Amino acid sequence: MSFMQIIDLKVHYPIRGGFFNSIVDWVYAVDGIDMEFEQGKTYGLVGESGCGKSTTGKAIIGLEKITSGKILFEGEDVTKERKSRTSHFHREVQMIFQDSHSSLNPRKRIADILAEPIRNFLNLTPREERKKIDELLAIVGMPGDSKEKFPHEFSGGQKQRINIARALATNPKLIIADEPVSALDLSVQAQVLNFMKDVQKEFGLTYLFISHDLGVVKHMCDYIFIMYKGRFVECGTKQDIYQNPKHLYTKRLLNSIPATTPLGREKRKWARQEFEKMYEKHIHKAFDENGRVYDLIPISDTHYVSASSVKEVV
Ligand SMILES: Nc1ncnc2c1ncn2[C@@H]1O[C@H](COP(=O)(O)OP(=O)(O)OP(=O)(O)O)[C@@H](O)[C@H]1O
Repeated sequence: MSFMQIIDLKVHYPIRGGFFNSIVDWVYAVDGIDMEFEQGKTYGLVGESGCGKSTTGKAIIGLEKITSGKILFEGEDVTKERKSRTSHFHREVQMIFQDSHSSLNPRKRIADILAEPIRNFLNLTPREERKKIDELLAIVGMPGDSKEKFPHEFSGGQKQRINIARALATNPKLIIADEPVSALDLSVQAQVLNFMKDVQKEFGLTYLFISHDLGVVKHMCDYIFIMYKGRFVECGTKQDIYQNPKHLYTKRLLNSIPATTPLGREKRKWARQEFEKMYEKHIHKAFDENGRVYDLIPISDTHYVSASSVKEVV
């Protein structure tokens, strides 16, 4: 049973220009996506830079204005309510970002950073609040004396743990994690990812894991949305996506995972050849009003993109 649904979400940004600074065009950053979330699962949102992943996360949490669409949480329409920092929705849905450093106020001690969501959402006495802060630090594996320190006294991995502690303070159902480890060293990435999995098990959390890295997503996610130019071109379980990808764009993304072993390099070569064959098979010819021919590739039952834009990224 899903506890949250995203229905036909669109975020279009106006591009202004000209003498009167009027709207000259639109960026269709998110252009009609649907999602459902079940408790305890990890959902991956993958695609290349600029495809609309961060905008999706920020729109869900209320940091971006949405153009149209609905967000339902436990059956209630929270599309308007989600913008209020103190709403029930905000208690239940938290977000962590790639840049662990700038999301922590450098002038505040860790105790004050963690106290903020507690004061916003939980009605605790000062003694209960101190206990809660100690518990949160213990959950994320940070020493108790961390609370007296400032963010700059910690490493990148530790700062991301503190961000996770802050997100956990309100006992949320869903955490949206936007590239949570991409700014960290590889060895630290693995520690933080495994730690996120442990926390998930302990609290029955759901994650929406935003990443451009299909290797990381494979490690973390049960269900994956592949995004291209503001739309989902393919969605499926981890097995569907990694063992039986259907869409050309998914194949191309999988193909771009770095091949570090000779066997990996062979597989990659094979995948590239398969991609070329699929590409030729799926091409559609279209003509414009001047009779010029365009090659188009289907990205869904009703939408096409120009073949040259896909070939560019192969
Ligand atoms: N405030 C804005 N005004 C206009 N265009 C924007 C704005 N914010 C984002 N965009 C555009 O919307 C598109 C989607 O951006 P978004 O940041 O969501 O992509 P992304 O997939 O998260 O990329 P990255 O992985 O590089 O962060 C991009 O073309 C971006 O330039």
